[in-house]
Amino acid sequence: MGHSEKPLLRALSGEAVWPPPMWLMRQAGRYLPEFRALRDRADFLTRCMTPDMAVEITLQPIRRYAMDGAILFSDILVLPWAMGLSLEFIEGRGPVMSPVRSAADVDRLSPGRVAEVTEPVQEALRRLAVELPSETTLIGFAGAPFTVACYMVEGESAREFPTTRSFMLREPAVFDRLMAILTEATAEMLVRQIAAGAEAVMLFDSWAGLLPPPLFRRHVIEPARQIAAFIRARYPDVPLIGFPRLGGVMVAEYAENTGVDALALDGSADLSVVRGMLKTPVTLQGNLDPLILKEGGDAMVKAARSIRDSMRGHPHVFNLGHGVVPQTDPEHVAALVRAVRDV
Ligand SMILES: Cc1c2[nH]c(c1CCC(=O)O)Cc1[nH]c(c(CCC(=O)O)c1C)Cc1[nH]c(c(CCC(=O)O)c1C)Cc1[nH]c(c(C)c1CCC(=O)O)C2
Repeated sequence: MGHSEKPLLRALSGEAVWPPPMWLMRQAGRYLPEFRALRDRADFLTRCMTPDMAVEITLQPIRRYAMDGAILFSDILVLPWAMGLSLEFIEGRGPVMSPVRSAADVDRLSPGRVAEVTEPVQEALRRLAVELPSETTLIGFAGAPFTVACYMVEGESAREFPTTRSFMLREPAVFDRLMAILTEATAEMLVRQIAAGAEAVMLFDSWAGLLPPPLFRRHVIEPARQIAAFIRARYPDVPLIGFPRLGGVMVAEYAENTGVDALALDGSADLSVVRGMLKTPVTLQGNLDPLILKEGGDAMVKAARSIRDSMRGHPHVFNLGHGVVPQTDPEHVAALVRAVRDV
């Protein structure tokens, strides 16, 4: 299939495709028995940095469900790790990093090493570009600077990231410097992923919703605008999906002012309402609640169809509002795929 005929790429370039193309955040993950089997063989970072494993894990949900998009198996924290921060994924606790909390800590980062250290990621993309079915779109991604900074300053997962937000308010110059380093490194990393074969890229700003409007503009919209411009200057035809999670009414400003091609929405957003708020049309991606998928059944089919049907005639990519939860029955995902594709 030619590049421009892939359903997901058509939808991301603004076409209303029916039924909508679909893929799921965290579609490769612990809910799949074939993923858990590989998981016992190596730690998380090893799986990300070994092309054979990253390719295999990326392909697992494609084989099972023929999703329209294959998102590279990796993690948003590979970038700060590649800059020299220690990173460990601890069962039950999530990622743990050596925290960045001073100008000296920021100066110690090595953005110059990222290209070389992440070479296995590019290798995995090059292999996937060859191995994927011709109708499947290969998706690269990165964490947005604010969300990555949250993990770097906090040093671990948190619900409210209190240390990060205090640091941002108390040491704005140091925080800005960290954000500038991350913005540049993220843009360059996404361009490398595209050069290696990614046909669309997504920017995950999972914690965007923590910021009040002036800081949302400064630390969410502005970096995304710079990253989008950097990519567009080099690859004008590669779509960028922005995900300012829990951004509330600010998502309209995000869509208008960043230049992203598609806006991914979390489960709290009503797609029709957001569509009505937008002056420049962008493709909307989302947004079934992952817990509705976990429970499955008729209620899930109804909720998925309601989202799908509300976007009929408009550019839409069906997805969840956040990642598949590990307790999800793989059969529920199969039922979701049928619900979205049966017309
Ligand atoms: C905040 C964030 C992270 N990582 C990511 C985000 C943004 C999206 C979101 O908000 O969820 C993004 C991410 N993480 C992963 C992918 C791969 C592609 C995919 O299938 O979506 C993607 C796109 C794999 C992963 N990243 C992680 C796993 C689980 C590790 C394992 O089970 O071995 C996977 C499959 C680990 C991870 N990585 C991260 C956390 C907080 C955790 C621990 C929590 C958890 O386990 O779900 C950071």
